[in-house]
Amino acid sequence: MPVVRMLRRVACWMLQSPACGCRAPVLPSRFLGTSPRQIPMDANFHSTSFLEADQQRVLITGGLGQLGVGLANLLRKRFGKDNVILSDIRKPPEHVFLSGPFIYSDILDYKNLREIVVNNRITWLFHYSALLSAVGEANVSLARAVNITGLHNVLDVAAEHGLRLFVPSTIGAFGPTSPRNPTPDLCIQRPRTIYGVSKVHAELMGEYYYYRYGLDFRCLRYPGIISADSQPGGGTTDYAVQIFHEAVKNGRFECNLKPDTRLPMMYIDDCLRATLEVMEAPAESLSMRTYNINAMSFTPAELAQEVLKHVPEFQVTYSVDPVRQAIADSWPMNFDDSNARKDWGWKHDIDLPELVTTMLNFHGSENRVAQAN
Ligand SMILES: NC(=O)c1ccc[n+]([C@@H]2O[C@H](COP(=O)([O-])OP(=O)(O)OC[C@H]3O[C@@H](n4cnc5c(N)ncnc54)[C@H](O)[C@@H]3O)[C@@H](O)[C@H]2O)c1
Ligand SMILES: C[C@@H](O)[C@H](N)C(=O)O
Repeated sequence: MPVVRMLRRVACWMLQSPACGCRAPVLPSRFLGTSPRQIPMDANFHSTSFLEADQQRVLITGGLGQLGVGLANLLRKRFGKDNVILSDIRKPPEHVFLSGPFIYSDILDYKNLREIVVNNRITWLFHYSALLSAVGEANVSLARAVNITGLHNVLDVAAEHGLRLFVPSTIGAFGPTSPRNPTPDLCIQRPRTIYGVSKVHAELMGEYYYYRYGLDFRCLRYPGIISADSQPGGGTTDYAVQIFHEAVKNGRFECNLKPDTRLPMMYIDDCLRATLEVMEAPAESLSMRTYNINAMSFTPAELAQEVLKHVPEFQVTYSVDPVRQAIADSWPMNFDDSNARKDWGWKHDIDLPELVTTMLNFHGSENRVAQAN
């Protein structure tokens, strides 16, 4: 086919595709390269059998942070302990090391990543490595490397070996010019943190690889995640985890955001369940490849008020961190996750009252709860 005619046809296909809709790659496969680094794609990719489909072999990058160990626990229940490999560049604590396979993996080392995927016959990859919003601002060049170069490595390995790839995005992928209350899936995204910029980049690159190479890329924009048995890694929403530790330990908490700063939040169990659900959703149910998910929205004052119901002597003071406050003021206040609910049946379980009782109970505050009742 003459080149001009071929290009015209390609352009037509691209224009036909809805901006958000992505039920099938836009380009017919004969126009596509096999993979971005021109390494032949894993021969099994197109023939992954249904027998294998239920027996996934999973790799989690950046797995020793706030979310990775919980995700490994959930996936090991689903796929078996030995089929889920946690990886990170840090040394795992003993209980994590003993709980299932752990491997060193620096996502900046492309060859090492490829070796792990090949040697372990990985089929699904959950890419959790990142520098979060506040630590990212404190170390922009490292955040740029980990969040952007690392993502490129992961995308290439996933495309080459026919993996299903999950990359989390965040409320931080929006900025001050986005509609903030509520924030829909598709709107202006001009974040002003390196974290946010890298996450918009991840969303766009993942979707590009989906269209261009047929990569099965799936992405959820998480709200601030609240967990009881793991510490946050240096984000803007960290206060909503720390407040529970401090309420139980000291009966008081110094909050680094203003009392009326409203942000979307979610309990970790809901977040991890959503992650597994979107990964297991039939491809034809996904009208998009990047979805908002949400559970609740609250301010520090509202959260403190709810804690106070259980810990009557609890005191909160405010000492605002200007960096975190500026970030929070540019982020969504409420998140519109109606597409996730419509397309693949997303539904959160935990609202603010259950969140607070769950967190306080975990931190051994049964005494205080009993006193308050
Ligand atoms: N926790 C939240 O509230 C939240 C909200 C939205 C999105 N997310 C996203 O979910 C993912 C997991 O978040 P988290 O809270 O567990 O993050 P975290 O900061 O707690 O953990 C990130 C992990 O990445 C690892 N890491 C850093 N550099 C690495 C490298 N070069 N190679 C391999 N690993 C490296 C770190 O050692 C760390 O264990 C991130 O992508 C984050 O952006 C988290
Ligand atoms: C919201 C999320 O991406 C992370 N907890 C942060 O605050 O940076």
